[in-house]
Amino acid sequence: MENVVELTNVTKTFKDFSIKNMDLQVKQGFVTGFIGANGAGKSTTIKMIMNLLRPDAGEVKLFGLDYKTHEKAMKERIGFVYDGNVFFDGLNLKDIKRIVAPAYKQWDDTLFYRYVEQFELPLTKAMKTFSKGMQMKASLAIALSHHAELIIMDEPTAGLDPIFRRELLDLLQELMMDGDRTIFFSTHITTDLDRIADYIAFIQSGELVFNQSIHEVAENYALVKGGLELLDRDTEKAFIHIHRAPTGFEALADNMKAVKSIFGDTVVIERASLEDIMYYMKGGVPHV
Ligand SMILES: Nc1ncnc2c1ncn2[C@@H]1O[C@H](COP(=O)(O)OP(=O)(O)OP(=O)(O)O)[C@@H](O)[C@H]1O
Repeated sequence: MENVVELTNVTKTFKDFSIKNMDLQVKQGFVTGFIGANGAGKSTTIKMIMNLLRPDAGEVKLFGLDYKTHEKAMKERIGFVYDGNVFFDGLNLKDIKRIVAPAYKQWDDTLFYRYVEQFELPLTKAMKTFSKGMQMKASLAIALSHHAELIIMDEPTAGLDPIFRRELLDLLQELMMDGDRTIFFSTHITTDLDRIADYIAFIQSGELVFNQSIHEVAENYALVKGGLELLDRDTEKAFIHIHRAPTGFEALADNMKAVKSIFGDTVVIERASLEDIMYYMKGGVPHV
């Protein structure tokens, strides 16, 4: 299976934060959701994938190509959607289109106007007056109008109302019908991922905890509840995090089979949701 994005040993250090030796692969033809708490390093990673930020060390490759020698060809193949008003003050969508379109060999005016109509976007209104949702739609219309093979989105659903969020997810699903396309997007809203993601990449404190198919996550991760008497130095090793209360423990495990063989039916085992996983790992990546 081909990887469209390949980060190898990528390191980036800021004063109080660093991405450490990150290896990340994004598979072609699938939707990968990139999750992690506030400040985990999602935007920093995406900026490095987009060459908006240079890693201190390591390698970033897209479509097997390197930004040093193929930046223009690579950017042609990416549709990038980001949060916030990135459009120049006073310009309307028509002006923006006129500026952006010539940059792409595969720009498709018909497609652009179709999305403008579908998203009900005004063409001649200053974009600084657009609501957050409208700005996101405008950014998306532009990103989708040059037949990008790889769509990268930083928090596309943040701040959107539930109706447009759903419409956006439906649209992304529609885009995936076209076999080879790849979508990589960061989000806090883990329920978005149940609907469309094939893979989940989870980052915590600058480290990639896992990058697994949504089925693997569902099969492997479990919430386990039981009496405190079941915990000892050996059995505790089955868990990533344990929360103890006077009435018993609740713990997160990443190997449901192992838990079943250790504890049998003395504990209650439930599938862990992505939110459970993020919650229990919030203290950092445990190294057990
Ligand atoms: N240019 C910078 N200089 C210094 N620190 C930075 C810079 N950019 C990001 N950081 C720090 O890196 C950490 C990770 O930030 P990043 O924006 O990548 O997180 P995130 O996972 O996208 O968070 P959120 O979900 O809140 O958007 C934060 O602690 C942030 O303050």
